[in-house]
Amino acid sequence: MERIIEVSSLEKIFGNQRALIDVSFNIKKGEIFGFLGPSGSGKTTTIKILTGQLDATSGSAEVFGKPVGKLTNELNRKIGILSDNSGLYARLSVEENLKLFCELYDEPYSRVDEVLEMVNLKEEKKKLISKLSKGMTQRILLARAFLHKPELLFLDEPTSALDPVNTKHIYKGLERLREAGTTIFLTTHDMYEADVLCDRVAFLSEGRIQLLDTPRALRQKFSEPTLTVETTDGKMIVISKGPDGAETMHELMSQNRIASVSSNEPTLGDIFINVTGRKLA
Ligand SMILES: Nc1ncnc2c1ncn2[C@@H]1O[C@H](COP(=O)(O)OP(=O)(O)OP(=O)(O)O)[C@@H](O)[C@H]1O
Repeated sequence: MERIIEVSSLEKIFGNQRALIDVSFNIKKGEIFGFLGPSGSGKTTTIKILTGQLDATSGSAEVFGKPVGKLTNELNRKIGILSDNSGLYARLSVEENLKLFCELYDEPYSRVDEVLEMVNLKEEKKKLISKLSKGMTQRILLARAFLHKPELLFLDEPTSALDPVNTKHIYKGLERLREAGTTIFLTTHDMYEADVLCDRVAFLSEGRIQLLDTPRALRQKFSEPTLTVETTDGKMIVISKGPDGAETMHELMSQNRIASVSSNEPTLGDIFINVTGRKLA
């Protein structure tokens, strides 16, 4: 499958601090790739290098098969970026701001309503940017990032300022972009978000990738070889998945004593702490 991003032995040093150390990964067309790590682990630095805003100290980073920094205008147009530096005109309305971007990217004005629907902000179309809440501004920035239907979208913590309802809207919007074949590079602290959205995730800690795989493979790899059974009299029994456990299960079932069974599968958050010894947030 076509590789959209290819990163090899990337290193970034700021003064005497190594922000990225030997970072390597690739992202295939149509993937949602999650870059997960606590504050200061190097997520934004990676996005900045991949979008040509920052030079790497060493290593290589290619986007659409070309070294970053050497992308043609045509390739740059295929990229959308959501980051925390706003660039919206505060004294213009939501609609006026997005229309300016339609003009810049040669998209019809009808695209404004389409993207506002995706971020659940159609009602706010006439509001001035200066009157929007932080979460609304975040959603407008997201709408702007995919207004020109980019093939590759960089999202730096897209839901960090959002409530659960609007977070869900964004997830739906991102699913639609995935269905349309958009490749998405997403950074987050939120393990649930990574689990529901991402095809593969990389765990970043102190500038290094510690693990990289599908959420499912990671959960399986770190899952306990046990089940927990709650009995009808309220006891919790931990049972091995082997032949001994089968015997215990058979006994409990024949006595009709099982109230519930749960697999002791870790969350991505548990795995992250296990591997890095650090919490995410
Ligand atoms: N321009 C800079 N000059 C010096 N150090 C920097 C610069 N930008 C980032 N750093 C340092 O590099 C490390 C990685 O920072 P980065 O912003 O990539 O982390 P992050 O994972 O995106 O964190 P957050 O989740 O808080 O945004 C941090 O220790 C940070 O202090």
